[in-house]
Amino acid sequence: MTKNSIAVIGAGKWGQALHFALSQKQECLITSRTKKDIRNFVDLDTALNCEYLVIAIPAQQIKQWLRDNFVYKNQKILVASKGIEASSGQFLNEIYEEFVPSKNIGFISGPSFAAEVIKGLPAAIVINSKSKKLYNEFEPFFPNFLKVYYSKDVIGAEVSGAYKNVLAIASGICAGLNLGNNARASLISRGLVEMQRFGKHFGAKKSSFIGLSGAGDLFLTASSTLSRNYRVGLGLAQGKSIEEILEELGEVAEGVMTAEAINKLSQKHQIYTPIAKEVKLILDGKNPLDSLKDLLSSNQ
Ligand SMILES: NC(=O)c1ccc[n+]([C@@H]2O[C@H](COP(=O)([O-])OP(=O)(O)OC[C@H]3O[C@@H](n4cnc5c(N)ncnc54)[C@H](O)[C@@H]3O)[C@@H](O)[C@H]2O)c1
Ligand SMILES: O=P(O)(O)OC[C@H](O)CO
Repeated sequence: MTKNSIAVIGAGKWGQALHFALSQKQECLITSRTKKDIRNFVDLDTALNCEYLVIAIPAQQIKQWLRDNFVYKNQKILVASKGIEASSGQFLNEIYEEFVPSKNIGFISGPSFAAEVIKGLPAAIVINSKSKKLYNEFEPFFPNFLKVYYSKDVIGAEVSGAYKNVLAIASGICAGLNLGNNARASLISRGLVEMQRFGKHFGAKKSSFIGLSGAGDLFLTASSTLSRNYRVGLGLAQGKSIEEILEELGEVAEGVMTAEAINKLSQKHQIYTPIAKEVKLILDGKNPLDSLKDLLSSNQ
C-alpha cells in the first residue's frame, strides 16, 4: 500500500467533483469501470493500493462491487454514496462493515451538488465516522472551499442523505403539479419530521437532522432543479413513466430505489412514513395528484 496516497473510485458526477476538490492540495488518483480522459486516471489495482479511498458508486451497486473488486489492505474509506440498498434494506455502513473495520469507514454528508463543487464554489460538509482519528486524517485532504465538520452519528448521516432523496422526489412532484409554495414548504418540513422519526428508530441523533446532513441537504435537494431526484419528481408530475424519466436523466437518482428500501424497513419495523409511502405508490403508478391530495388533506 502506498502511504498518504488518495484515490476516488467511481468517475460519475460526484466522483469527478470530489476528485477535483481533493486534487487542490495534493495528487489525487481516480478510477472507474470505463476508462475516462481525466487527469491522474489509473486502473483499479493502482487505486486500491492507496491508503485513502473515496468511493462514489451508486448505493444499489456497492455490495456487488465490493464482492467482485475490493481487496482490504488496511485502507481508510470515505463513502460518498447516499442511499439504502433496496433488495436487503441494509444501510451502507452495514454493507461496508462486512469488508472493512468500522474504525476505517467514514461517510460524507451535507448539502453538496457536484455541479457546484467542481466549480470550486464554497460548501460545508460532514465526515461521519465512529473514529475521530479517521476524520483527522481525511480532513486535511479537502480544499479550503469546503468546510469539513465531524460527527460520529453515522446512521444519522446515512438516513438523512438517503431519505432526503425520496423527499426531493416528493417536492419535485408538488412543484410540478403547481400546488404552490405553501404546499411544498409543508411537505419538506413534514418530511424532515418523518426522516427524523425513521432515523430515531435506528439510533440516529436528533441533532443530525437539524444540521447540515439533514435539514441542510434536504433544503438544498428538495428545492433545486440541479437535483436529479427533484427532476424525477417533476417528470412524474408531468405523467412520464419512471423508466422514461431515468432514461432521459442518464444519471443515478438514488431516491427511486431508496423509496422502496424505506417502505420495506418501515413495514418491518412499524414506522409511520407517509411521504415515502406515497412516493413509492406514485413510482408504482398511483396518480401523483391523488397522492399529494391524500398527503396534504386533513383526513390523513
Ligand atoms: N451528483 C451529486 O451532486 C452527488 C452529491 C453527493 C452525493 N452523491 C451520491 O454519489 C453517488 C454517485 O452519484 P453520481 O452523481 O456520481 O452518479 P452518476 O450517475 O453521475 O455516476 C455513477 C457512477 O457510478 C459508476 N457505476 C455504476 N454502476 C457501477 C458498478 N456496478 N460498479 C462500479 N461503478 C459503477 C458509473 O460508472 C458512474 O461512474 C450516489 O449515491 C449519489 O447519491 C451525488
Ligand atoms: O442530484 P441529487 O438529487 O442526487 O442530489 C445530489 C446531492 O446529494 C446533494 O447534496
